[in-house]
Order: sequence, then C-alpha cells, then structure tokens
Amino acid sequence: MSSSSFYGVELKSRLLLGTSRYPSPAILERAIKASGAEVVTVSLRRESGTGRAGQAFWSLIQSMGVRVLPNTAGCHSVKEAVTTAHMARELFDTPWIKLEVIGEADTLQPDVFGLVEAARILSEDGFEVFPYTTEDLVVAERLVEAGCRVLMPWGAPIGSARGLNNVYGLRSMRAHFPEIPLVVDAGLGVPSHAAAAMELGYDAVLLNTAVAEAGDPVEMARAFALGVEAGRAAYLAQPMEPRDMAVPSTPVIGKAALGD
Ligand SMILES: CC(=O)[C@@H](O)[C@H](O)COP(=O)(O)O
Repeated sequence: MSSSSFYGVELKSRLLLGTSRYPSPAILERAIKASGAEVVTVSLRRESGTGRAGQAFWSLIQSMGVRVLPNTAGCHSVKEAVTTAHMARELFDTPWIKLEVIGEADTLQPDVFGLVEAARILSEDGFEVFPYTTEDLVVAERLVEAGCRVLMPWGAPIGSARGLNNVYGLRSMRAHFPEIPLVVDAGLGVPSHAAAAMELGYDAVLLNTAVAEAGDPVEMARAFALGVEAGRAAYLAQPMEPRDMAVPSTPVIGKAALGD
C-alpha cells in the first residue's frame, strides 16, 4: 500500500492515533501496536503531570518507537497555543505540532481566526503545523498561505463519534487541494467512518475517542486499521474520473447511538 508523506516524512500507516482517556497505560500500548500507527498525538497540557503517572506515560510513549505529534488540545487562545507549541518542541525535539485553538467549549470547534494567526506565527518560527480545522475552504486557503503543508479538517466535533458530518465539504477540500496531504481529524466513531474518509481520497485519519472509549480498545484499534486500509484500497480501485463513492449512511453504535 502506498505511503503518505507529511513534511517529507513517509509513513506506511494512514492511521494517526490519540493517546488520551485510555483505561490504562497497558491498554494504550496494546492499542497503538494493534493499530499499526506510526504517529501518536499527545496533549502536553493533559499529560503534563509531573507525578509518577505523568512520567510513566512519557516513558511508555518514548519506548514505543513511534513518532510523537504533540498537540495544543485545550488551548483557547493564540498565546496559549504558541506557548504550548514551544514547550512541546523543547520536550520532544520535534518541529511537528498539531495545532488546536478551541473556539467553543461545548463542541470544541476550532477558532479558525486564532488558528490561522497561530499557524502563521508558528510556521515563521520553524514549526511544521498540522492544523485542526473545519471543512471551510477559505480558512484552508489562509492556513496554506500561513505556511501549513497539511490540513486536518474535522469529520465532526471531537468526541462526538458522528462520522463525516459534511461529506460534500470534505470532498470539495480534496478537489481544491490536490497537492496538500489531507487528514480527517476528530469525530470518527466507527471504522466505516474512517473507510468513508479514505474513499474520498484523504491521506489519513486521526482519531482518539472511538478507540480509547471502546469496550475493547485494542480490538477497535485493529478494526480502524482495517477500515483505513479498506477505504484506501477502494479509493485506488475506483475509476479515474471521480465518482460519488457510495458513502454509507452514518451507522450509529456506542455513544452516537445514544443520540445527542
Ligand atoms: C487526540 C486529539 O487530538 C483529538 O482532539 C482528536 O481531534 C481526535 O478526536 P476524536 O477523539 O473525536 O477522535
């Protein structure tokens, strides 16, 4: 299976995994292995506990030989996000940053205005920014102008497990930015959501809640890896002239089945 490339780093796995809210470090470790993820995102603010748990978490992540994509989860301002990014670069010795500037506490939707400003500041500072954004094309243009060479539109709000809320918008983004690696980040609830994102021609998906809060996170991690692989294979197998891949209606299980 072809590889994806972010800022010149080739990856075989097209599944990026979050590391928050797992039942235990041991389950986190097994889930990462089962997913085949080569990149895991870590929240500096969430895991910055200096106590034993914090240290054990960092030691575990570093022992797994995966690439760390620090994130600015929980940051609500440009200043907070930029400060957190600088701390992350020092801690992890990586220019990569998953940039989140949260605009609304309930839905955790991005503050796209602050996001563009923070992306510009960080890109000028030598960071390689992975912006958590929406499917808004104008915002995406501004992020690229600000220096981003990856775009990560949400499928749905973080933790909502609702899948691809706006397939048309995500498809438009793929068509609009053929040269930019695109990752659906947030809101995926089941492996078929990941497959649907890959069938649109996206380069990868990033998820956390659907695995961490599954009844069996390890098995769910493996299921998502299979979903990503299936979606990628379907995308490559489709006729050259793009056609509407039958995007499955959003199946609801688990949290999403409980309704809003
Ligand atoms: C871990 C992380 O970065 C999340 O904020 C990410 O956006 C995934 O969201 P889900 O938890 O909805 O998969």
